Amino acid sequence: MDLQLDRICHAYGDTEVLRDISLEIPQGRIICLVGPSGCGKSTLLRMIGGLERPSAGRVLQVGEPPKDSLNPLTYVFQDFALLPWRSVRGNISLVLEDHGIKGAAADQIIEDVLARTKLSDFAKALPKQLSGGMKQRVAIARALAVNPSVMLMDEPLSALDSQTRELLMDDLVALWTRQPFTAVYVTHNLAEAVRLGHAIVVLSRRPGEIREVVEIDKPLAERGYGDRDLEEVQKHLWTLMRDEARAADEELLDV
Ligand SMILES: Nc1ncnc2c1ncn2[C@@H]1O[C@H](COP(=O)(O)OP(=O)(O)OP(=O)(O)O)[C@@H](O)[C@H]1O
Repeated sequence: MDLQLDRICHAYGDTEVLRDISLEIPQGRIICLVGPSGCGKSTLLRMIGGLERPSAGRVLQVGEPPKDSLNPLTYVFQDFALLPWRSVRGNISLVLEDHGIKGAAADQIIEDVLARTKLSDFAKALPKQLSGGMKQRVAIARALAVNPSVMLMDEPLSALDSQTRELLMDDLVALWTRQPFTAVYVTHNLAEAVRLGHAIVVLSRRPGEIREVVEIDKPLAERGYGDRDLEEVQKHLWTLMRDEARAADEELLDV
């Protein structure tokens, strides 16, 4: 299933947040959203996920979600959102229980997503026993368990230290390479965007408008830490964003 954003505009009261956003989100691609603080990235993600309705414009689903998809649009949050009293397995089984999937059918899905996220040995652990990076892997496993058409990822790595972020980026690339998934990935971190994005959508400061969509052809598996080509793209992104980021920053200080 592809998604199409068709001229989305949004305002909260008198505050115009998003202006005329049209975008294609093709199946099997990771689309990163970057832009200055407060430009409307998370708002746009909520519109895509159907949690909020835009003031104008539409989010179109083109084609069918996978037949066994329990939740076509599934979020992965920055703060992991795990239940502390449930084990890794229990956190994943919860979303299946919500859909009445139990027993052998649930076990099969859980084993699969634990293996895909390299968590098989940690099924019985409680969240408090896990590092931040491991917790986020559990959250990703839980999202994969519902076989989403599109994962909506709101700064999923930003609560993690830089080394853990690197490791998780490698994990996400390996996960995508084995079995491509579709994601809209909001981040402040341009290094993350160039490492994971097939396309990077640069928004202006509020009201967020698309300034440029930067496509990166290099396969994800060939992108590494310190890659020269990616550094060039990152520089270009920063050039696009620098003045707007400064203006947005100063605007926030005035509030
Ligand atoms: N429910 C709401 N009611 C009123 N204003 C809101 C609401 N949600 C967001 N806003 C405002 O809309 C603007 C965009 O917010 P949003 O969180 O989407 O931006 P963002 O680009 O994700 O920001 P950041 O990069 O800082 O996370 C901000 O000015 C915010 O204060």
